[in-house]
Amino acid sequence: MGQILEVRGLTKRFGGLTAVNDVSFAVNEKEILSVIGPNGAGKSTLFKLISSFLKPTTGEVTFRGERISNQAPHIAARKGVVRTFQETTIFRNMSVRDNVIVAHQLRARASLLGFFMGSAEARRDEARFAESADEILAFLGLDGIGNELARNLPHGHLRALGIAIGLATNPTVLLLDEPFAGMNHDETMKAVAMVRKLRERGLTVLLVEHDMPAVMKISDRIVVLNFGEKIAEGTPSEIQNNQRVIEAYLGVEDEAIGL
Ligand SMILES: Nc1ncnc2c1ncn2[C@@H]1O[C@H](COP(=O)(O)OP(=O)(O)OP(=O)(O)O)[C@@H](O)[C@H]1O
Repeated sequence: MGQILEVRGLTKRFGGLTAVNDVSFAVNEKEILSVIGPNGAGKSTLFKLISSFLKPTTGEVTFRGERISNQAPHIAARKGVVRTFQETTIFRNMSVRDNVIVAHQLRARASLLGFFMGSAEARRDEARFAESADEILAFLGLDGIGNELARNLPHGHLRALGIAIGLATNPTVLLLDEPFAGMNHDETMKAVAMVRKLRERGLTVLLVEHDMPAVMKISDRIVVLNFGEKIAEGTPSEIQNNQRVIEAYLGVEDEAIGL
């Protein structure tokens, strides 16, 4: 398994505050890598840097050896590095299926205007997109709810729809921002299985997550941030036994590392 993504000496300052401080690590192809750390450790900022939603103060991110940092976010997305947001844009009055069809527009040849005006090319695109949307929904086990309005979905299904929308852009690396947040045990187990399937589909998955049992279950490797710095990197069992990690989490009861 070769390296697909590399984070090199990444630093982000907001005025006097250093949110991410000289962080480096590599992600291997088809790996599931989690970024963890106490509140305010810099995880979201790191994700925004990797997906180019923020420009680094110093350092760089490369995808297959090409720099994707310091460029517009759609450049990273077009290359295949796609972040699903906690608050991914979901059209609440549209069906699940239509949401996934519209999400394909990011890689559409016809313009969005053409899509709504019904140009010939847009109609061809629409047929392809509908087919792809159905495939994605079936893959994620969501085909039974394709016709539901997004606004009627329970929390777990809304999250899953966020992942379906991410898949519609045909990513190579998918960044999931707290995919298990607010889920009960059953929903989390379903979502864990879903993330594993993403890897079987050939994707590389990076996730930021607070749910430690889920992180330990799902990750090939874990990167730990504390006060913006990388304090550890390793397999789940290495991380659970790492003294610096244990100390960083001491006294943070609701984020217990699960020892
Ligand atoms: N746009 C910004 N402007 C100023 N400070 C910011 C900005 N974004 C983040 N920060 C600060 O950077 C630090 C890291 O924040 P970040 O959100 O990356 O941490 P986090 O690990 O994701 O936290 P949480 O687990 O609570 O979501 C925090 O001190 C935060 O207040």
